Parts: sequence; structure tokens; C-alpha cells
Amino acid sequence: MDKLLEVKDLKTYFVLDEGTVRAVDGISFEIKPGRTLGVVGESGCGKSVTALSILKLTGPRSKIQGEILLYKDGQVIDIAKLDPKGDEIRSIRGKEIAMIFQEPGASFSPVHTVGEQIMEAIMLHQKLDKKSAREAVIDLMRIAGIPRPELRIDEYPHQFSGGMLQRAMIAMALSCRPRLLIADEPTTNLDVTIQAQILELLKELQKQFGMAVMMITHNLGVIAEMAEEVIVMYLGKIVESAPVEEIFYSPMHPYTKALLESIPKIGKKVKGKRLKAIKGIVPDPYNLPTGCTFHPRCPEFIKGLCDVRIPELVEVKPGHKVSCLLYGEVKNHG
Ligand SMILES: Nc1ncnc2c1ncn2[C@@H]1O[C@H](COP(=O)(O)OP(=O)(O)OP(=O)(O)O)[C@@H](O)[C@H]1O
Repeated sequence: MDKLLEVKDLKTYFVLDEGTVRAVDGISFEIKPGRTLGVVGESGCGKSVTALSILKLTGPRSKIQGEILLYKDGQVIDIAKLDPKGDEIRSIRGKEIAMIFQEPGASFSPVHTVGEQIMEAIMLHQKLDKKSAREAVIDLMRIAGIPRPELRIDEYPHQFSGGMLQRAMIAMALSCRPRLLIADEPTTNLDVTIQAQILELLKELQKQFGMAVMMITHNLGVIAEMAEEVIVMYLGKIVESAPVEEIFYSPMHPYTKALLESIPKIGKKVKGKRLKAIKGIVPDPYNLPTGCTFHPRCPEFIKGLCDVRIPELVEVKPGHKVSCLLYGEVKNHG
């Protein structure tokens, strides 16, 4: 199958007075056309920085190393090498790769109508006159499930509910028919019923437009609903990657297992039994633990091994990779 995006050994560091934060620390993955990659992990593990690196939006204090290869019309562009303010990345943002965020408010200015802002996005990449752009916006708003778009186009962001503004942001993201949509916690702030509707909408649009989706979330329910392939991140690294069924039915990394045990399961509620929380907290990014960075929180920690050796991500089954010293070292020697 052909490729759309291939990330190789990506490292995104922030160099600050307090020290260096290795927000993303040597990750590799691939996104195929039309497929959905789920990226899951606790707050601060580097999910958003991974997404922002792909669009070169990590800001002046960041350093990006590695390769971010975009396959486009038989050519390969290494986004990692592009000037973050240059024309080439500008022609990729929105047009090839679009992004939607948790906070639709961040994408819309309060002083312009929603319609004006989506029109601006369209006219940036397509040569359309104002009248055709307005028609295109109405169409997009309708596709994104906004009722009476011919009226709502002239309303301001504050006149939209959270769910409707999220739909408007999706309409804006789709305006240039991107091949990849990065969705960073797109439903986190919404009511559960609206969340489900937005996820359904994304799935439908994905089918209709044939685009790939990178779905970033801390919610395994969203992963189960949307993803085909999954990467699990912890402190800037991928600790496990596999097809979604493998992640849910045969998780290998103790962190993935702990994430799964911390979600409620219908029909599995045992009276008086509490959900397991992952013990401890995510370590300070300036002062990472030695060896495997998950070892202080790991229920399967082996002293003298996990606090000393740094595990590598290895393929233990076809398509299923894990970065844990329990697989490999111990098993091979045991
Ligand atoms: N501009 C920045 N300057 C310095 N550090 C940053 C910057 N952006 C992110 N970080 C740090 O990089 C690490 C990864 O952050 P990131 O936002 O990618 O996490 P995340 O997994 O997306 O979390 P969340 O789910 O809370 O958004 C964190 O330690 C964060 O504090």
C-alpha cells in the first residue's frame, strides 16, 4: 500500500532556561492514505507536540530532528527540513494536512463571522471569487452538519454552541480537501452525546473525502471507535504500536495494560471493586527516571534491569511493536 506520511526518529526538544524538555524523543510511525492512526497517552506525553511538529508549528524555542516525509504526487518532501515560515510549509498546512483542536475558539477570531473565516481559508489556497467561496462555505457547513448554513454563515463564533463551533472548525479544516486531518482531542470538551456525533461525523467525512486521520486522544473509548492502527506514547516515546484489536485484546506493555484497566467496562462492574488507577504521577520532564522511564510506576518492574537498561521498540509479533524489557531480555534469557 502506498504511503502518505512517514515519520522517522523524530525528536522535538524545547530548550529553555530551566533545561531541555525532550517532548518527543525518537519516534517513528507511518500513516497510510485513508487510514486512521490513533495516538494515545496521558497528558504531557508528547501527543500534541508530535502533531505540531508535523506542521512545523512548535515555535522558535523548539528543535526538530529526524525526518517527516510527506509523499505527494510521486515526490517526497521532508517537512522536518522546511522553514517554518516558508512558502513550502504554508502550501502544505491546510491543503495537504489540516488540523483541528480541542478548543475550536482557538481557531476562530471573535471579531469576524464564522463564514468570513472559513472563506478566508478557502481563498488562501483556491482561486475563487467571493461569491463562489461563499457558496463553497455554505456547502461545507452543510456537509459538517450545521443546520441552516445560509443563515449561520453570517453569525459570530459566540453565537455557536461548542458542538456547532467544532463542526464549523471541521468545515474549515475540510475546505481544501486535505489528505490528512490531524484531530487533537477534538471532542474532549464536549458533552458525551455531542462527542459521539462529532466522531460519527469525522468517520463519515473521512469516507466521503478519502482522507487519512491522525486521532490524538487520552480517551481509549475514542481510540476503539475511530482508530485502525494505534501508537501508545509515554514521556515522548512510543511504548507500543499495533493494530487496534491487538491493543485492546493483547496489550503487551504494562503501561498500555494499566491504561486499559483504568477505563470502566460495561458489564464488568464488580460491586465494591474500584477502577485501577495508574500508580504515581508522570515524572518531571526535566528529571527523567533512569532506564525505562515508566519503571517507577510499573507493576512489573524488575530491579537492576528496568531502572538500568533503556528498552527499544521491537517487533514482537507481526505488526505489533513494544518497548519493554520484559519482552526480549527476560524472556530470551529465561
Ligand atoms: N512550547 C513549549 N515549550 C516548552 N515545553 C513544551 C512546549 N510545548 C510542550 N511542551 C512540553 O512538552 C511535553 C509534551 O507536551 P504535549 O503538549 O505534546 O503533551 P500531550 O501529550 O499533548 O498532553 P495533553 O494531552 O495535555 O495535551 C510536556 O512536558 C510539555 O510541558
